[in-house]
Amino acid sequence: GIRMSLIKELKDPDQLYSTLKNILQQVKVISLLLTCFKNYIYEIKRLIRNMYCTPQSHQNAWPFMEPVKKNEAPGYYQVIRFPMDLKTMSERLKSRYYTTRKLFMADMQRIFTNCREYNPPESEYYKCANLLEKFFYTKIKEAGLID
Ligand SMILES: COc1cccc2onc(N)c12
Repeated sequence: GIRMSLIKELKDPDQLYSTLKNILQQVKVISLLLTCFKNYIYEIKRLIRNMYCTPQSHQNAWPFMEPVKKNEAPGYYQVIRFPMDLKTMSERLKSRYYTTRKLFMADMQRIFTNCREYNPPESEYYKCANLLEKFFYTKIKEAGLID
């Protein structure tokens, strides 16, 4: 029926691979754009702060592109049991680890839930996670990979 035609069951491993590769690449682009925008806003705020010469706070980072570094997040690896990031996902994709869409979605979802677990709701990272998650599910639906 309509539902089955909506959910394109991707039987062919290569088709799944290229679909997932495409989605992961687009999520990475949005993640970078989000961070560029965040950095842009950060620079504007920094310039304003410097006008009032208050010291700037912490270094900005690409929140989801690479594993969280210990020095960026005190106690992160005590709190977060299963860290995940987009670079690790690219390595897993390349090694053909993602043989089903569920494996892929579980890792991507982990990035967002880890971020929301560790960071306060009003933090930049938390907000980025929500934005990126919305974008991700839009892409998954467009690809007919919905559950
Ligand atoms: C650079 O990313 C971070 C830096 C510091 C804390 C973090 O929580 N979740 C993150 N992605 C994160």
